[in-house]
Amino acid sequence: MKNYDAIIIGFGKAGKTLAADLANHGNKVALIEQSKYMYGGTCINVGCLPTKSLVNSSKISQYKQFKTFEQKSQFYKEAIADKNKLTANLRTKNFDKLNDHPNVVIYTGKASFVSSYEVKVEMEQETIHLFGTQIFINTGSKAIIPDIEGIHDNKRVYLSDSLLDVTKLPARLSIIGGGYIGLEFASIYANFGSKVTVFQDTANFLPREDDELAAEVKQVMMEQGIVFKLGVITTSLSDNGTEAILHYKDAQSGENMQYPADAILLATGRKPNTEELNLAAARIVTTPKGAVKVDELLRTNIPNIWAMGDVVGGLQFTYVSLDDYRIVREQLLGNGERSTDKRNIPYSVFIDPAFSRVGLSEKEAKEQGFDVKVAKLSVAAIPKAQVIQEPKGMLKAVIDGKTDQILGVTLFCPESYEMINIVKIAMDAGLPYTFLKNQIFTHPTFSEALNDLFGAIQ
Ligand SMILES: Cc1cc2nc3c(=O)[nH]c(=O)nc-3n(C[C@H](O)[C@H](O)[C@H](O)COP(=O)(O)OP(=O)(O)OC[C@H]3O[C@@H](n4cnc5c(N)ncnc54)[C@H](O)[C@@H]3O)c2cc1C
Ligand SMILES: NC(=O)c1ccc[n+]([C@@H]2O[C@H](COP(=O)([O-])OP(=O)(O)OC[C@H]3O[C@@H](n4cnc5c(N)ncnc54)[C@H](O)[C@@H]3O)[C@@H](O)[C@H]2O)c1
Repeated sequence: MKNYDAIIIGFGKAGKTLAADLANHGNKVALIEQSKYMYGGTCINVGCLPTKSLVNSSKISQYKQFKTFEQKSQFYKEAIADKNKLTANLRTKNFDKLNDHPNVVIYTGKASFVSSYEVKVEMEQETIHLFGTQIFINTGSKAIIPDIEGIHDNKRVYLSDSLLDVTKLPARLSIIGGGYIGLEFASIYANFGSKVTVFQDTANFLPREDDELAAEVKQVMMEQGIVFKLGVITTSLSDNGTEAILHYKDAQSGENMQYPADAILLATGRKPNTEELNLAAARIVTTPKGAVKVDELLRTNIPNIWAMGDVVGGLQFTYVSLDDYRIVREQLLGNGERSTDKRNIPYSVFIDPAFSRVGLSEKEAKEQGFDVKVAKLSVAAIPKAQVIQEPKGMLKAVIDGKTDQILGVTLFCPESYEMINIVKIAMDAGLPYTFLKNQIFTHPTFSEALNDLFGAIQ
């Protein structure tokens, strides 16, 4: 059996960053990744970066104003090739960076626990056992497959990763699930030229978001040509040889209907990747949803084992996984003061325009008893929006009426994914909203709209 100071299971954001750091500090590190197509993890291979490459290409496709579906389809095919080139480069870079490190050994195989210090790795040619003084779980998450008749073995049904490999643009794409993945793919494929329909189980659109902003997003996406079927239950999926058929029922009226498509994307959420880890062998406790249970320092119930990233069942973002690495790193190599307590986590959904939020919505702030002041700004009022001819969307800020602190901001406008980080920093620094209201920003930019948004607070 081979001995290591640290075994890291999963080549995700936290795992690879920790592997390099521990190795740089003289530790012998084993990094285990189950697939040679996943070096670097979800983000660079099948998540954030490939999808954002397609967000960019689909926008270019729009600008090109192709006349025929064949032209759109050809452009899409090239975009998929560009995306594949990008991910292949990133994968190689990620692999080489750690593989070239004298203190790191990468094992390509499926890991599972034998005990709290021993891990089995099932590789292509052999199965080996590793001993680790410390073990870190970073196995990410995987798509939830809903229990719908006909969902398995249907060649026109895809998950987000398998759809990213399809080189033929589907003329009609149906998406089950109107969350982050559902909406990003809807926007991407609509911009490429597919006829997109989203089937969402809840009657509310974006139920976790501010009602006004959710309505604005829906309106803009509908103007993009996307059809929404809300409050519907998908009862079964079938394939008549030339197309897929989605059979669904209106939850309220009970009326049964069917809808044809060339491809169906399942985007109904993701769950922690723990099923194959044999956590019981190490006596690691999980949550009722199957996540590895951790405390605010990301420690499991077993003293030498930590877990980071999607596998702990929190918010599923690459930058959360990165911050999880920082928390663990601080315990091992720093002063141990960093924790998951009071993390203020912003997010962006890369639809067109992007939707970004940090902090509380108006409804949440009121529910928490704040005496709120609210300001809104139409994107059409922003000079830069007129310059680039993209005047759709809305900005909204929620302020604590007693202290002038920013409680939350939602931005639905181009470049909101950059602006939201400015607001997050102001919030973390405890700055009053007047700081952004009176801040000098360059012109013409979307950031300067923060002057006007906060200036509208009465
Ligand atoms: C389509 C899509 C788009 C997304 N877009 C964004 C975005 O724009 N911005 C953002 O911040 N987040 C985005 N996310 C979420 C983000 O990708 C994840 O939150 C993040 O990648 C999780 O990283 P992680 O460190 O937890 O693990 P991962 O990067 O998921 O890595 C886990 C690794 O563990 C491996 N593994 C699993 N089980 C085993 C085992 N038993 N043995 C060995 N290896 C194993 C897996 O193969 C995988 O490579 C997106 C996700 C998806 C699916
Ligand atoms: N830009 C980003 O940061 C980004 C982009 C994509 C994904 N992600 C991450 O990936 C995670 C997973 O994304 P996701 O969209 O799969 O999950 P999600 O939880 O965001 O959305 C799933 C949606 O599917 C709906 N749903 C569930 N079962 C259904 C059914 N049977 N029929 C119809 N609708 C159903 C849910 O009501 C929900 O709206 C996100 O939570 C996010 O953290 C992030």
